[in-house]
Amino acid sequence: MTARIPPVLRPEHPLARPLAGLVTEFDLESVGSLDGVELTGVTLRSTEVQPGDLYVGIRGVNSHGAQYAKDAADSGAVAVLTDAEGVDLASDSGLPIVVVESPRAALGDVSAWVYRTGEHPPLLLGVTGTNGKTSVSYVVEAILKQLGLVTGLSSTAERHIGDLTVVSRLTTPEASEMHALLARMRESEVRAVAVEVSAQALSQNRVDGLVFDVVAFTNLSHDHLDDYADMNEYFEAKVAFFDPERGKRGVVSLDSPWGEKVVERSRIPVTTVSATPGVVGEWNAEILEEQSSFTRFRLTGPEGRSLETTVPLIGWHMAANAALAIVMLVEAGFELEAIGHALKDGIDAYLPGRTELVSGEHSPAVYVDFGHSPDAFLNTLAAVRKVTPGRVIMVFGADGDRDATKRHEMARVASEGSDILVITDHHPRFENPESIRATLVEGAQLAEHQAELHEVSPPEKAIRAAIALAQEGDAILWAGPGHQDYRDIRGERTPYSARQEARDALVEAGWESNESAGRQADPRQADSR
Ligand SMILES: CC(=O)N[C@H]1[C@@H](OP(=O)(O)OP(=O)(O)OC[C@H]2O[C@@H](n3ccc(=O)[nH]c3=O)[C@H](O)[C@@H]2O)O[C@H](CO)[C@@H](O)[C@@H]1O[C@H](C)C(=O)N[C@@H](C)C(=O)N[C@H](CCC(=O)O)C(=O)O
Ligand SMILES: Nc1ncnc2c1ncn2[C@@H]1O[C@H](COP(=O)(O)OP(=O)(O)OP(=O)(O)O)[C@@H](O)[C@H]1O
Repeated sequence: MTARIPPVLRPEHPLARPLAGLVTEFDLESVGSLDGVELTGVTLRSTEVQPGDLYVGIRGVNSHGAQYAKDAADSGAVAVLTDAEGVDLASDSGLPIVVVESPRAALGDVSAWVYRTGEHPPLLLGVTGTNGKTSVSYVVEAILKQLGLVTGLSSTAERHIGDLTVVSRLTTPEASEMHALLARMRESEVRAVAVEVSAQALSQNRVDGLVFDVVAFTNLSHDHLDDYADMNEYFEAKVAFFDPERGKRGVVSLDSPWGEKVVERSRIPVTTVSATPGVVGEWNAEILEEQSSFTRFRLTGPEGRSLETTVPLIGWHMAANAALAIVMLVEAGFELEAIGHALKDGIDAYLPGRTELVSGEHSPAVYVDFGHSPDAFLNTLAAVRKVTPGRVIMVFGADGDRDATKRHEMARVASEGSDILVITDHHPRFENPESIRATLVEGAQLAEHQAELHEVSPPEKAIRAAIALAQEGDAILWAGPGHQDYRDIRGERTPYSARQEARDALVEAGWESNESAGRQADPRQADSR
């Protein structure tokens, strides 16, 4: 069985706009008659065309999208937008063709025009950085809800439109999908939207056609060096977010050394926030209490204004994420006092698969996490250690066909921070899982502190091995799968939930009953229609 690819959310009642209007508005060249052609949507995937769509043919890594224009026409596309190279390729579609220099660069503005998302946009809050984007965007959304607004969210894990939840594909959707999502949100009277913005999104024009009210930066550390030549190139992709074309005001975390560089390079006004002792920002977060189900912190800003609240997650980094989220809302115009009042009983956020505790009261604690970089491991292991009286057992595997240069460091950090390390598989994709594990074992052996090392494949056996080794008071951190509901094995998305697997394993080992494991099940299920 293959897991379903989640849908793209579009407006349910799209308004038609004339193709001729688009051509005039953007002063574009075209081939073929534009008369009477009405557009109701935009897509760059022929497989997802809906009647009335403008099909955008871009040159991709594998092929030129224009070669699928005929398929798009057969599915109801009414026009094609492509580059000079695509004109010939798309000619067999029989559709009018609009020609631009770079269809990818045009996609944001064109989609904004078709979906009219520039007219009365919601409050837009965007966050980028290596780690913490999903967490910050969920916390922003949670606080906005606690302030009484109808909200939207676009994150790696899920997209939310008010109370509707669907699982995500990419972290940041393609621009056509982003504008369709915003148009759908408008139908639901969404007033404020939190958006997670990946480096790839900034490099690939996915947030074009949007000007965020507030943009934020969490941190930068080793990741994605398969897409970027080095850390500087990766940084350049991220810092492009701090530009007047993309955002009005910025909030920068100083928790990684890259934060100062963002401040130096920003072309918009920014404020800073720090949760690192000894690093002083305009806003500073101080951890007051760390428990297995929450972290309490105080945030102090200019003129000594402060608020104290809790975030229902472990670790200083989650307090740092929550502090950043609060400062984003202050920069968006909300009064700190009003936020403090709304958060007097704590931030009411549920983050699927982010150090999510999936065990009950009487078993070893089992956390399922989405961390897949050395820095994420470092922080999450430290957080688990702080709230664990016994031993820390770590289970993880590395992504196949993704940045292989981080594998040694991930395993080294994992060994340094745990007492028992179970190396297993994650998404092998087209790589040999055995050789990924061998690299991880090598990395673990480079650690100064050598955890007791086990290599167990596949992951369902690994989590059971970890649970068999665990005693009361111990904690297991299963890093990597997070919220995901599949494993990618040779390009096939096999249905798989690490959270469910861990709950089942706890029941089988006698630590939990079916009833108690059921109580721990995902409190808010995503609809993956
Ligand atoms: C490496 C990369 O970024 N690839 C993206 C790219 O694919 P591509 O260039 O290979 O496309 P292609 O296969 O050559 O096809 C060219 C065009 O023809 C279209 N096509 C192709 C075949 C067909 O039958 N019909 C059709 O219309 C394709 O939709 C595309 O528009 O264009 C596609 C369409 O827009 C994207 O979906 C795809 O993202 C892939 C799925 C991906 O995995 N991207 C990752 C790297 C990514 O973006 N990750 C970030 C960050 C995650 C994080 O922070 O950890 C994210 O934001 O998710
Ligand atoms: N501020 C932070 N600093 C360091 N590590 C963090 C921070 N916030 C979260 N993490 C770690 O990174 C993991 C992923 O968190 P989150 O999903 O919020 O980040 P992300 O930026 O969205 O990641 P991705 O881009 O892979 O989706 C967490 O589970 C935790 O291990």
